[in-house]
Amino acid sequence: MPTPSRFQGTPSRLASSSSNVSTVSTPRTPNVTTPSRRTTLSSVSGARQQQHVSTLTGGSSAGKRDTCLEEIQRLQQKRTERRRSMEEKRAERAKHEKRLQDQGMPGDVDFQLMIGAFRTEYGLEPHPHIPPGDLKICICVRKRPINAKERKRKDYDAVTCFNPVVMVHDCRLRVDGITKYLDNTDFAFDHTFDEEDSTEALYRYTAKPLVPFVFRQGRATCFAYGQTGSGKTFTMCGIQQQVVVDVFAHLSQAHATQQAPGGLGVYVSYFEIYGGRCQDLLNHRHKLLVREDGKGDVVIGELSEKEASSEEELWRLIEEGNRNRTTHATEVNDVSSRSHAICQVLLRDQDSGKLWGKLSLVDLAGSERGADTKSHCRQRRLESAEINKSLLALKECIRALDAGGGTHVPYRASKLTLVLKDCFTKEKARTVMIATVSPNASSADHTLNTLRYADRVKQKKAEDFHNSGSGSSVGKGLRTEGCGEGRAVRGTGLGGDFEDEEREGRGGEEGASGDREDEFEDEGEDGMEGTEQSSPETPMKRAVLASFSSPPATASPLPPSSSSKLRRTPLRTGMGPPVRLAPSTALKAARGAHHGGVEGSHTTSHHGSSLSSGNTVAVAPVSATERTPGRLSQPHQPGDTGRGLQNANISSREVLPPPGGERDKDKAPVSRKIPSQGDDSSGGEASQAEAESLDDPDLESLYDEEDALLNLHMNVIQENAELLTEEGSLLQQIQGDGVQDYDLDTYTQRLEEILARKMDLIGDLREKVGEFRARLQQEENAGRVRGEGMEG
Ligand SMILES: Nc1ncnc2c1ncn2[C@@H]1O[C@H](COP(=O)(O)OP(=O)(O)OP(=O)(O)O)[C@@H](O)[C@H]1O
Repeated sequence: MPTPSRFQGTPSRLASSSSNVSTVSTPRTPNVTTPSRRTTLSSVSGARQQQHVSTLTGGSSAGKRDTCLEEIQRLQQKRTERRRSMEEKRAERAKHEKRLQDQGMPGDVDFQLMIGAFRTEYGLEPHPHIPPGDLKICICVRKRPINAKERKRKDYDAVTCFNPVVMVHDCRLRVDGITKYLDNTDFAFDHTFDEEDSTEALYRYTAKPLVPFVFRQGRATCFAYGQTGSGKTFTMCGIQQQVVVDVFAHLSQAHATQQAPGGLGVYVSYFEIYGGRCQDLLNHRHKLLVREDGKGDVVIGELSEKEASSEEELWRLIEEGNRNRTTHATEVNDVSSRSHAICQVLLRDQDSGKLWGKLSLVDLAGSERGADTKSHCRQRRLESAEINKSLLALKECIRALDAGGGTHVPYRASKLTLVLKDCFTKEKARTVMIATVSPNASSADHTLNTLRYADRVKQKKAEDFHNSGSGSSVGKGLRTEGCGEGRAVRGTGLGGDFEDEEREGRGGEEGASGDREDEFEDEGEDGMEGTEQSSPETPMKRAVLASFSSPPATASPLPPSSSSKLRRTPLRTGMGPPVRLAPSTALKAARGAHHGGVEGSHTTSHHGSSLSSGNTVAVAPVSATERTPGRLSQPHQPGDTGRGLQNANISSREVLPPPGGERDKDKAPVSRKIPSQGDDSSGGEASQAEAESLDDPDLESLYDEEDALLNLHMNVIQENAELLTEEGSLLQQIQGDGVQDYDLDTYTQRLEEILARKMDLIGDLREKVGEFRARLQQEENAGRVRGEGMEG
C-alpha cells in the first residue's frame, strides 16, 4: 500500500533537525536578574580590569598597552550589548506575558512559549483521519479543552495532539530550581483527537464500525479510560447518542435483509460497578451477582434488560442509566463518576431470544492518585482505592494479554476485568479504547500514565495484526521485533515513573533513569544546548526507520508501540531563540504508523462464537408511555436530567422470553431462564452449581463486616430501646402515681441486670467498631499501595 502523500517528506524534514535545545528568556536567571548578584559580579569584574590596566601601564610598551585597552573596550562593549539584548528579551517576555494573559492563558509564560515554539517549529499539524477499517482493537486518544477553572488557577495547555500522535510536554524545573525544561513524551495511536475535534468525528473514526459489526453477530466493546475529569463521561455520552441513531438505522436494514430468522430486537441493560458491588442502573440499583459459569462465560445474575423499539426509547433508557450512576464531587471534577458504568446494547432474535450481537459501552471511573484524595472523607478514599484497584487489575490483564504465550490473565482480580473479559478474549470481538486526557500541565503525570496504559493495548493490537496473517513480511518482522520495542517502551515508562517518584520524594534512590538524568544534567550544564538523547536503537526502531527509507511495502506495518521519550531536552531558561529540536523516533514512526496502522492492522477474524449457558432474570411487566417522535437531545452535560425525549414512547420489557418460547408482553413478572449475553446460539442454562463466585475475597469480607457492624448497631439500638422501656416501667412501679407498696430488692436486682446487659451490648458494639476501624485502615493502606501501583 503506497504511503499516503501527507506523510512523505515529514520524516526527512524532521530528521534534518538535529539540535534539541530550546532556550527561553527568563528574568529569573541569577546572573542577569538578581540586582545584588549583578552588582557583585560587575564590581568584581571592574576591580579586575583596573588591576590589569595598572599593571600594563606600569611596565609595558605603548603598543601592548593599546592592544590591552582595545581588549578592555571590546569586553565592555560586549557586556553592554549583552545587557541590551537581555533588556530586549525581558521586554519581549513581558509582551508575550501580556499577550498570553489577554488570550486568557495566564499560566507560566516561559513554558507556554517553549511549547508554542515547539509546535511552530515542527508545524505539528494534525493529519486527516483515515476511515476505520476492520480493526480488531482500535486505540485513540482524546484531549479535552482546558476549562475556566484550570485557567483561573493559571494552569496551561501542555498536550499537543496532531493525529495520530499525542505529545505530553512535561514542564519541569531542574534541581537548581531555576532552569526550566520540557520533558516531551510522544505516543502514536490509531487516532488522536484534540480539543477542536467533535465527538461526532471521534465516533465516526472509532466506534461507528462497531454497530454494523454487532449486526454481523459480533461482540463489540468501547471503553473510555482516563483521569478523573478528563472527559470520559462527556465522550461516552456523545457516543451513546450516535450509537442509538446508528443502531436503529442498521436495524431497518437488518430487517430489510432479514439477517435474523425472526427479526432482531434491540434491548439495553445498564449496570455499574461501584465500590466492588455490581448494581443494576435500570432496576433501582438492584445488587447483582457476577459469576462465571463452568464454561468460562460471564453471567450477571438478575440483570434486567429492557426492550427499546425506537431511538427515543433507547436513548431514554440510556439516559435513565446515566442519571442513576453514582457520582460525587472530587478535587478535579464536581460531578465525578465514581463507578464503572457498563451500558450494553443487545440485539436478540425476536423468535428465539438468542443473543445476536452485543455492544458494550464502558465508562470507567476516573482514576485518582493518593495525593488527589487526601482531602476526601474515608469513604471517598476507600472508593478511590477500590477504583484504582480495579483499574490496576485491568492493567495487569492487558499486560498479561500483551505478553501472550499462555501468560496467566488475572481476570478474576476484579469484577471490572471480569466484565471486560470479552474485549480481549472472544474471537469475534472488537474493542475500541478511548483514552481521554486533560490538557493541563499540572496533569502531565496522569496524562502520561493514561497514555502508557493505552499504549499497552496498542502493543496487543500489533500482535493481532501479525496473527491475522494479513500483514506483509515487513509487518511480521516488525511484530516480532516489536516485543523488543515493547520492552524498550516499558523501560521508558519506568523511567518516567522513577522520575515521578523522585519528584514526589518517594523514590529516594535513583534507578536507571536517575543515571540518565545525571547524564542529561551534565549536558545541560556544559553547553546549555544539549544534543538529542537518543534512546537505544531497538530492533523495532530499526525496522520502523527502515520502513521510511525503503519504498512502501504492500501493507505498511503498524509499529507495535510508538511511545517514546521524544527527548530529554534541557531548555535552559536563559536568553536566546528556541533551537530546533530533533524529532523522536516515535514521531517519525507515527507518520508511517498511521497509514500503516490502519491498513496493516486490518483483521479478517470472523470466527464462530462459542456457546454459553443461560441465566435467570426477573421479568417485569411492560410499561407503556406516550410516544412522541423527536430528535435526540443535545450532548449530555453532567447534571442534566431528562433532556429531550421526555415524551418518548416507552414500551420496555425487562427480559426476554425463554429460548424458543412465545413472548407475552402482558404477563405478570416471573422468573425465567434466558440465554446469557455470551450465548449466541443456544439457550443452555448456566449451571449455578458450577458457577463460581468471583467476588474479591478481601473486599467482600470488608463489606460483610460492614453489614455485620450495621446489623449489630441496629440490634443494640433495638435492645437498648426495649431495656429503656423496661427501665421506665420499673421506675414507674416504684414511684408511679398512687404506688404505695413496692419491692425495692426486685427493683435493684432487675436494674442491675439491665445495666449489665447494656454494658455488654455497648462493650460488644465498641469492640466491633474498633475492629472495623482497624480493618478500614488496613484496606485504606492497601488501597494507597495499589494507588501507587496505578501510577506505575
Ligand atoms: N471534549 C470536550 N469538550 C468540551 N468539554 C469537555 C470535553 N470533555 C470533557 N469536557 C468537560 O469537562 C468536564 C469533565 O468531563 P467528564 O465529567 O466527562 O470527565 P470524566 O473523565 O468522566 O470524569 P470522572 O471520571 O470524574 O467522572 C465536564 O464539565 C465536561 O463537560
